[in-house]
Amino acid sequence: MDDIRVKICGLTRPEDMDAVARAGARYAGLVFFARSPRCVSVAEARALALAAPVGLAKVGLVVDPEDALLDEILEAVPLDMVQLHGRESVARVAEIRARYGLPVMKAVGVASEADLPALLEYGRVADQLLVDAKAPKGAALPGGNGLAFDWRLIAGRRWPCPWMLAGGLTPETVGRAVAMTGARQVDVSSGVESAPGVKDPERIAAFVKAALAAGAKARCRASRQGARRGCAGRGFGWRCDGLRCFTAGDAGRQRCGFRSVMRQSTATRRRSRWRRTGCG
Ligand SMILES: O=C(O)c1ccccc1N[C@@H]1O[C@H](COP(=O)(O)O)[C@@H](O)[C@H]1O
Repeated sequence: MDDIRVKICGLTRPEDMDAVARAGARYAGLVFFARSPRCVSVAEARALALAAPVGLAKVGLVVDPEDALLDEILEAVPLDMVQLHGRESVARVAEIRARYGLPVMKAVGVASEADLPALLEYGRVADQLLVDAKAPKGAALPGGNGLAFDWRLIAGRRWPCPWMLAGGLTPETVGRAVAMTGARQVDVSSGVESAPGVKDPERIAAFVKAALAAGAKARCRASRQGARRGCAGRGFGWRCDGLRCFTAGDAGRQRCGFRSVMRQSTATRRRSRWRRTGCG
């Protein structure tokens, strides 16, 4: 199981990119949506993307984009992923993915059980899902509203592709959100700002630190469960070879197979190793 991956969305200034890289986030989001206080022009986005260090994936957030807008953005800005945050249909998601050859993350708003089937449908065509709070009726923005949803709705659920948890996360709440949902990736925008559209480097650092700590705790808990079983194990959405744990979404679309069952003596040795590391 890898470290938890953090996406900080809505960067507007070069110092934001520095703060995100310094904190150890894995994704930096650039918003191309005129109504957003975090909107950047194509030229600004290009400068920001070129300043990103290797290993920090640049994600372009668009809302119901026409091809012309995507053409303009992708010709100028070296993005690693496109985030679709509007009402794009399943077919449109597949079309954009095929046309541009970039990984596509589809945001799906969740407010109740009724919203969950869409995650399965989009999960069959997208490279990643962004499980976000559904924007209230009449909201100016389809996301980035600082609103959380009831995390119990998705506790223990898994979809056909890797996914990211979003919606109203903050440095103070991300640990609980990870523990409750089992998310291995988290995304935040307004929760790390000092004012709408103004990122706060200290909150960014605090958010990444809290997310990584929660991820490490979850990893230890899962590994201990596997070791306690005395053999390699597998549950809904996870498997453990007694040493490391994997969720179904890890390593891109790779599906983890069930490894051979360990002999009891090996399991016992590994159990004591977990105790020695004192994790959890
Ligand atoms: O951030 C925005 O301005 C935005 C605009 C339009 C669509 C989505 C937007 N943001 C995305 O929403 C999630 C959740 O935001 P928040 O943490 O609740 O403020 C954010 O991570 C962005 O991916």
